[in-house]
Amino acid sequence: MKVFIGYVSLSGNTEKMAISIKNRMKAVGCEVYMERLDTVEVDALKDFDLAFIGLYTWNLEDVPYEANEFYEEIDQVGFAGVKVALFGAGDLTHSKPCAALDILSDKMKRFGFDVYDRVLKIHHESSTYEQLRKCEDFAEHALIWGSNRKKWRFFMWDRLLGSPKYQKSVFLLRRVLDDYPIKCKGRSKKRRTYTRTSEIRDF
Ligand SMILES: Cc1cc2nc3c(=O)[nH]c(=O)nc-3n(C[C@H](O)[C@H](O)[C@H](O)COP(=O)(O)O)c2cc1C
Repeated sequence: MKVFIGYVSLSGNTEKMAISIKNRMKAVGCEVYMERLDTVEVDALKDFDLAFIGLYTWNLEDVPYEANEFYEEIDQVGFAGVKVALFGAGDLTHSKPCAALDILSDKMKRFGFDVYDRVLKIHHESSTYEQLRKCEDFAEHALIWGSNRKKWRFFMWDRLLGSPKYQKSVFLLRRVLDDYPIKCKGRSKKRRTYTRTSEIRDF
């Protein structure tokens, strides 16, 4: 399963959420690519089985300025079936908490993206155990949704990957079964080439 995580964060809360999601996705054997959203072209999301997009909110009416270009690029057709899950930090006491996520979600849905109906909004600080657990839980459920995997199958892989004895073979077997290429192929020259996060090779 090839997962992309794109995010923007000013004071680091959304970034911590992104890292927590990344760690969880890697722990269950996904191939994970993480980038700041200001360097990402929307079209690149088509190369992934599931994309997590994270935004902070500083303005009720707008997405963060670093995500402007990404947001503006959502103006083409052909995103049908591209699966996206949204998360971000904000002020949950606000009249419209984490409004940027709702704005992005609306536009993505209009242009055919398949947006996970659960959006993860965390109140400011995202480094407590409980908050990080929420991120991991969200990531797991989004993955089950995105991969159309049965829950029991997901947990079976998870248990096996948790066992040092089987970790490497289960990881490789899953790659073969899922038939995912090790490297990102067929990208145009114009686009960035995504490198795998280094930890993924740590076997
Ligand atoms: C000037 C300012 C304006 C903000 N406006 C909003 C807002 O409109 N809605 C909201 O939910 N949170 C708002 N917040 C709270 C931030 O979204 C929150 O601090 C969040 O954790 C920032 O995420 P980051 O650490 O990833 O940058 C605002 C914070 C500041 C400092």
